[in-house]
Amino acid sequence: MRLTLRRPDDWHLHLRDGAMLEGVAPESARDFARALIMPNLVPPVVTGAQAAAYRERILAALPERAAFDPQMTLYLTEDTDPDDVEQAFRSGIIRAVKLYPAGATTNSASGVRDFDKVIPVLERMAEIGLTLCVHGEVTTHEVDIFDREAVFIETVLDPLRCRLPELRVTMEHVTTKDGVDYVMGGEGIACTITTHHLIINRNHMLVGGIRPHYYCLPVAKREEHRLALRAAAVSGHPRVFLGTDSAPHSDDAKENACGCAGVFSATNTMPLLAHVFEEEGALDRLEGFVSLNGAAWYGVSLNAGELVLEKGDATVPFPGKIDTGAGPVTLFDPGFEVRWRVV
Ligand SMILES: NC(=O)N[C@@H](CC(=O)O)C(=O)O
Ligand SMILES: [Zn+2]
Ligand SMILES: [Zn+2]
Repeated sequence: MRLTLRRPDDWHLHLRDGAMLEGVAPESARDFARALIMPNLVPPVVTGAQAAAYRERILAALPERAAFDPQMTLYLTEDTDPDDVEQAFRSGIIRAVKLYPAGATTNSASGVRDFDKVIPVLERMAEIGLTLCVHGEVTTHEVDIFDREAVFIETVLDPLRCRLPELRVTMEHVTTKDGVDYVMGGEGIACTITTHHLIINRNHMLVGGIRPHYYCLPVAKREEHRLALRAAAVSGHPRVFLGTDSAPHSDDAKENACGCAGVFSATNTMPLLAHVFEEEGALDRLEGFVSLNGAAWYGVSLNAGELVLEKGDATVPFPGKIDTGAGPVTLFDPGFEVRWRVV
């Protein structure tokens, strides 16, 4: 069986920097035409000039003749200057601004503690039509980690959107039924869904031993949530699309008494999505999810090239890890045999 799609986009990707960037950038460039590049480097990408310089480092890390167009983001801090943001947007350097609640996830220490402090930037963004991408989890100690997304929607996101109804928001890597319901029932808001959250629930991570390579944030939830994400992904809803959140960490940082959050899925995402959409009887909706909906939301043209997926009789072998100058990185293991491959 063959499936021909417009070349897809990954609307949420971590490429890191230095030796890790060199190791992982070709993995995304192989299948994807564009990706929205997350700014949570250490130190983070906070100014337009830094985003432009980071983009050059990404381009330099790509294989020759790779056609891959990194869409840059800025990391929102309490000191972000609205004029710098506007200029970066108007000059085409950035596609979005990313909000990390301080302490919510990997490299989020410079994120936002007091939301009132970023209102002037958000007002400017609403005015000029620049999208805010959100890591949607509260960081309050009292709130259980499995509830942090739902509580964020109720106590932070919804009030913020009532205050700034014109602000375009992308809820990144939604992991709950609450998240997809909120997005699909609203206006002016979109969401990305990762590959791994369509495949694993919290049991995969915790039953029979703790599996650090399934640990990511927001953490995988109950099965009912995974099913709601699947239903949303295959629904054809125009404001629901792929953001892999492929987030490489070296194995020694993952297999650690305090392991880092992040799943690396750039290499095998497209075959896995074909598998999932086939299981859901929705192969005809895959192109919308990976190639059309995100481009429409961000107002960019559709990619010109094609990606061909083929399903054979034999199991397709994927590497267990990829080697990078920053150490080996374990590839997401879906836990089932895959027969789809990119031709
Ligand atoms: N998703 C993750 O678990 N980790 C991401 C950060 C993020 O997207 O929250 C990372 O940068 O490693
Ligand atoms: Zn995140
Ligand atoms: Zn991420």
